[in-house]
Amino acid sequence: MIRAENLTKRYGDTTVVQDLGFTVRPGSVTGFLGPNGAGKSTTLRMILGLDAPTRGRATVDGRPYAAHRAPLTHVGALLEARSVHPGRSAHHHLMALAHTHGIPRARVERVLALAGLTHVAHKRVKGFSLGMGQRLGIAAALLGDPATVVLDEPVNGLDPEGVLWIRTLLRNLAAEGRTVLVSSHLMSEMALTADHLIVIGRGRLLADTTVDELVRASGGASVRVVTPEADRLRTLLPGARITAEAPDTLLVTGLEAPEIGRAAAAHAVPLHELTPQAASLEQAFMDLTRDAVEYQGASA
Ligand SMILES: Nc1ncnc2c1ncn2[C@@H]1O[C@H](COP(=O)(O)OP(=O)(O)OP(=O)(O)O)[C@@H](O)[C@H]1O
Repeated sequence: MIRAENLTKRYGDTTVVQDLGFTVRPGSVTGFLGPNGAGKSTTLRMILGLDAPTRGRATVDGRPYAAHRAPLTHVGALLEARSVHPGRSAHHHLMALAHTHGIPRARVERVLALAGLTHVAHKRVKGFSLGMGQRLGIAAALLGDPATVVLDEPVNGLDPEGVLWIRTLLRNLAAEGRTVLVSSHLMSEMALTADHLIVIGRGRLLADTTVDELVRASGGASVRVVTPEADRLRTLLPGARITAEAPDTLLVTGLEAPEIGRAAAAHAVPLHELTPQAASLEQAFMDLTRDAVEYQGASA
């Protein structure tokens, strides 16, 4: 479990992280979301003992990261800046890490396989693509078989197959009972990966919630309906919020697609399209962080 209490970081006169308080629990994937510059990386660095908080504290399983005797076996981390000697192979890099942290050699083969790097394990890292480098970073994070995994923007630079791989991996890690905290500035990606969301903007906590709750709080998901009898369909959906995108196209909020479909079928209203709108979640995120983003733009 990761806990932040009144976590605050100042650089000179600028407060980058302010009084953050949250708990990241085991057994689920927690998405750490915020627009660029919100303070995500700074917060993760404080959790990992790489930056000292100005005030407050961050603990992993009740202790600051640095107080763990063998941190790599407690917490695995992938940060944006990677430092792998380019002349080394993936195998060599992981072996060196395992050796200096008292981790059994068998784990090296295991994490290479897990990251899909077995076939390139003996190639020099300098020939690696961005995606392969990212996979190596994740292999290193998992080397100590840690109960807590912290990943900063792990899907950055990955192709669709890599993105899918990360998504599945994170879910599996959580299903094994681990604590998984993953940062992103992409709501759409987090919606597919995370169960829980911690959203920050300008260093402050904006939401500590689930994906479902966030959608509900923002007025609910909407459904796009195309029908040649739009006016008649409107009268069949009492209680829903309906806006017209075009004479034959309605955006319905407050009802699920099956309910709309049933109402239309019961009154023989033909439907040409009935599509739940994933974009509403993106909208919820933008509504939540709008002030934070505007501030960033203005200050820039
Ligand atoms: N060492 C530092 N000295 C001064 N300011 C810093 C330092 N590190 C970060 N900042 C500032 O703190 C703010 C938050 O940065 P941080 O990297 O934590 O944000 P982020 O949410 O991870 O952003 P991104 O999504 O762009 O990576 C930024 O305005 C950044 O310029």
